[in-house]
Amino acid sequence: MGEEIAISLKNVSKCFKRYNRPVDRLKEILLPGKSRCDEFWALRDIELEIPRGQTVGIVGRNGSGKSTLLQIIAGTLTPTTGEVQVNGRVSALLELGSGFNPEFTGRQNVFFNGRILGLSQKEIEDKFDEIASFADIGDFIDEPVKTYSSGMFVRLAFAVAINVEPEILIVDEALSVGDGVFVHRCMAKIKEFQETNGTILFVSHDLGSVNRLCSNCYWLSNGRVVEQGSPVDVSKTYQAWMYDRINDGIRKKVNNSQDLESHPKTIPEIDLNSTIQGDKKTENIKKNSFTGDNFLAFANAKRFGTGRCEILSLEIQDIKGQKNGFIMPGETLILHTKIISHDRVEKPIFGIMMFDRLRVDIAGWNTSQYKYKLPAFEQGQIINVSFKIIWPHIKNDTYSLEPAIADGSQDNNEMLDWIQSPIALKSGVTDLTFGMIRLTEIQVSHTIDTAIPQELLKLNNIK
Ligand SMILES: Nc1ncnc2c1ncn2[C@@H]1O[C@H](COP(=O)(O)OP(=O)(O)OP(=O)(O)O)[C@@H](O)[C@H]1O
Repeated sequence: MGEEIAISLKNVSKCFKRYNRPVDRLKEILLPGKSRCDEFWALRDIELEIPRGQTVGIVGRNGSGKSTLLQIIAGTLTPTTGEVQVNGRVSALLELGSGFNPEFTGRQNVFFNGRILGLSQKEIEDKFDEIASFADIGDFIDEPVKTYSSGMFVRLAFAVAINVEPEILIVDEALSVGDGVFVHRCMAKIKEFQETNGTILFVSHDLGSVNRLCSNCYWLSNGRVVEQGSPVDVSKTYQAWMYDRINDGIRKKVNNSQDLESHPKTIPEIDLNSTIQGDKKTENIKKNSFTGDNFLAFANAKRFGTGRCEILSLEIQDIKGQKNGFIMPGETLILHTKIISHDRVEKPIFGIMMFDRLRVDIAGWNTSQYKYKLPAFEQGQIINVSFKIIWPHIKNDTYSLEPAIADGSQDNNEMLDWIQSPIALKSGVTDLTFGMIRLTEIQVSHTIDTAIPQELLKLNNIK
């Protein structure tokens, strides 16, 4: 394996034995020869190569095999088949508690873990204060860890993991139990680690964090890698897939009461050239899952939903009605959308999500959220929905706007059509902006104390 490759997995699979009753396990030991278990393949044929210095995200639903994969890389599980090579000291923040002995105190566990990770007693002693101060759990450091809350546990576990000079850091979902302040401190540490060319494997259900942190991303489903690539691309496909799963559930429910296929598939004649921005002249024509026909517009864009409605256009106009792809903070923006309904839609909700270039969601707004009740759509109708917004004082960059139409309530809805990144908007800048947004309404004041308390004077040696 080349020096620059930190982790390499070739054809790795993991099979767990599952026993229906605990006694079956015992019988199998006592009476060898007959298998009394079911085999369950948690991982299948995993090929993975991570160059040193990369931060790689792993996404996937519960039970898709993420933790099994991380444990194999961390060396706490052995694969059933395949080859694993890890080049560098691994420090893993896996699921809560792993690696800690519950009967030991926090202090004892720091030493215990440090030794396991290859540090000498002296090295751990030198680092102990830093670890304890990062964990910030006060006197609990000398209590058995079985008395810790999950938050305290993860504080100590992360403090150890990041301070033992790892070359490869594995972070599982565990961080999510930390409080906001702690998670921010962890993220700052992770960034520092990235700057020192550390390699990170990061598992999270939060696609925004994966996009922000990672340079590459793997999506696991049923123990297999189903997609690998830039986090932005993988998260788009993953999001579409998740909605498809939700919609599948809805379809099944609907199918119990009526047959979707029997719905009429009339698509009225419309003039697509007047306002439509979607490119319909494409070789790569996609089918609408509801009508089975070609999408009328945006055929090139990734989209998902049941297809009972289709978004035909999204047009950005300035206050003078001019089409515009550039906007200055504070300017008024009108977003016109045209939707065609292929079916009756009882409770339509239309909304737009705004993402930055890393596909971190910046803002989202929809009709239901702002108490705007759209009437039920009838089959064959063309519906125009417009939002008029004031563009925020946000750092100058390019933002994508993604329109979506759903049927139902805010919490429980069927996604009918969501188009990913059909339109990008360049935002200019009016003044200095630190961070993501610039505050517009701000008042500054100050006073000067003339009488300074004696204690303060003494403390600061002021005569
Ligand atoms: N020791 C085990 N014995 C039997 N089955 C196991 C064992 N460990 C994990 N599994 C099974 O393997 C599959 C993958 O589990 P894993 O914990 O890796 O998934 P995951 O993607 O990390 O899930 P989550 O997001 O819920 O943490 C699951 O179906 C799980 O039930």
